[in-house]
Amino acid sequence: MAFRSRLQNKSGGSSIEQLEIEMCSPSSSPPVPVSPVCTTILPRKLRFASPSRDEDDEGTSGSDDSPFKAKSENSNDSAKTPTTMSISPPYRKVRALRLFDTPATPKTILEHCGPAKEKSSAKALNHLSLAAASDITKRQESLFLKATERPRSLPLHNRALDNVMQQQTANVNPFTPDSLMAHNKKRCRTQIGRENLSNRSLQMFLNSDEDLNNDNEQSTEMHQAPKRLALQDTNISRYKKEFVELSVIGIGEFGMVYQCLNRLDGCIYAIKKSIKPVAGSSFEKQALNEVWAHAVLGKHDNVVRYYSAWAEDNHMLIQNEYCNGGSLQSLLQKRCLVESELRILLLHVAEGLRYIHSNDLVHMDLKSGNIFLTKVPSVHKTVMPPLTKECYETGMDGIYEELSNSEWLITYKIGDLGHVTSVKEPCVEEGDCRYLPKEILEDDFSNLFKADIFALGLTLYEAAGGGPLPKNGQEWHNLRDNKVPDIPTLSREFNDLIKIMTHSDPKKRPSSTSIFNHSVLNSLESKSKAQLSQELTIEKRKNEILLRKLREARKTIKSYEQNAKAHHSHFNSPQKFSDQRCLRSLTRKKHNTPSLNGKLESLRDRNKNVINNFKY
Ligand SMILES: Nc1ncnc2c1ncn2[C@@H]1O[C@H](COP(=O)(O)OP(=O)(O)OP(=O)(O)O)[C@@H](O)[C@H]1O
Ligand SMILES: [Mg+2]
Repeated sequence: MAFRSRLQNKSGGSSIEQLEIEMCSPSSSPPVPVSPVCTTILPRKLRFASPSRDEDDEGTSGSDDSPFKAKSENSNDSAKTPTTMSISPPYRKVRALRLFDTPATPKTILEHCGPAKEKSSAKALNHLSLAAASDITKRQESLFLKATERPRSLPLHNRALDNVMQQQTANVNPFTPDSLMAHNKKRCRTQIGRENLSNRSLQMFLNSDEDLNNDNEQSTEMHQAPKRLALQDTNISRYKKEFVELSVIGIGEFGMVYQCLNRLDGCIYAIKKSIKPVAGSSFEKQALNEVWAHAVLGKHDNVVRYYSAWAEDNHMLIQNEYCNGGSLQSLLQKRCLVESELRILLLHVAEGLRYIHSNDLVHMDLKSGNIFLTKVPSVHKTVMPPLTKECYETGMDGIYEELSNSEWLITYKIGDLGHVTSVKEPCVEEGDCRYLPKEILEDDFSNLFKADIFALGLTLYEAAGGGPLPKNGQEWHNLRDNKVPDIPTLSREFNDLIKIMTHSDPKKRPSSTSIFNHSVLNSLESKSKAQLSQELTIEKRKNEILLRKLREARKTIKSYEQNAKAHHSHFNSPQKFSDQRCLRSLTRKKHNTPSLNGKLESLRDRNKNVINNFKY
């Protein structure tokens, strides 16, 4: 759509069809009175789309190469035979099309996108049918190849026709449920062929699919995925335009991660930029893989959320949710987790894994470096008044601090989806060997779900204090041969859970669903979310009441103290002694003074109790 919108911007909002008509008219045609829109476009057409200009650009004059000729042929592709078409090899057009910013290019593109094609392509897009768009591309491609003397295969980054149809081309994400279903159906179809259509129920299943009703060759082609859209084809400078870079928050094997502020929405994001240019390299597929996985999986609380991705200078950039707590690995460098924290970690990561696995996908690189934390202040913290001088004077700053610290809600999220693969068609890129089970290193991919469970087991072991994990050696083998040492600070049941999760036999390991039945998680899991949030609300209310009481008590103490001071100064004033009324009141006050002190004492005691209540 980039080219289209460029035209629309220049035209100040006129319709694309109008522009096409203007731009596609032969340069020799007399200038006609046109709207200001057309006048801005016509000079481009007259200057750059003339055959002479093409000649200059290409360094050849071959009339067969005339873009006008090609245009007239292509615009009537359904009516005319290809005999009058250019017989030049495709590379000329490839070059012409790749010069996206040269004035000749728009014309060339428009030639291939005549009104008829535009209409049909738009229709395809309106119906959100990638397959249809791909079909159009294919038909154009075959037409183009017919017109050439020697058809050549176009390399991935020099695909003139794909560029021509760039507006209508998009990658097919292999991880979406639709793609997985299509894959299944394809398999079913093949099986039916082999089984000689004997399975009636399967036939009925296929017949129920309207797309597969039409059993002709065309429909088969329609379902073939288009070629992968290369990163180079989507280079858009965007990082500097849309974001303010705040800091570098991490460096991994594959990418540098920056904390960035979006200029428009004012929110902070983590933008991961590939360290090396990936377009056209062997890492391109891996980079795209991460985007595909994020796009499908970024909608769960325990998976890092994905916002967008694009290519710039042949680098891949992925805009993700910024996790303000950093990675679990960086937390573990400071301290290990206690059992109550480990339970939360297990609960969250297992939830994330259950979600990933429910999509028939596996992470394949689960580790502390790829688990991120978000710390969100609960509602309470916002209600808490800021610490005043008084708080420090009265020694209550500690309590406030404690309360505010306990108000952070931590969520663990699975990130770095660069190794995600489908269990149905696994393409395993081995992750970090410290967390991989033996069977994966032996190329046994029959139980990929359980490889993630193994990695989670070792992550828990590391987080509990068993780390750093070995990369090789006897210790490495022990962790994979059912000899995981007990962590002394953990309960028996937690140690047992780690052992079963890291069992050498993948079948013995729990699944991301059955793990919730384990007693370690059972107590947490047996309570519904509603129940837990209700309990949380009750506890928050209790805290609120106690806080209010604490504040009231402080106020009362203060007012008594002020009264006491006033009385004291009154008592010491020599003037008052001369006054009879004063003497009378003094006698009364003298009587009251001990009881006032007593009251102050008892208030202090009560205050202490409130403070103790807070602590426990
Ligand atoms: N969403 C995020 N929020 C906060 N920090 C992040 C985020 N994503 C990544 N980081 C930081 O950047 C580091 C590297 O990120 P990431 O793991 O995605 O890169 P990588 O190159 O794929 O790493 P590797 O392949 O070595 O695991 C992380 O360890 C973390 O410190
Ligand atoms: Mg990582």
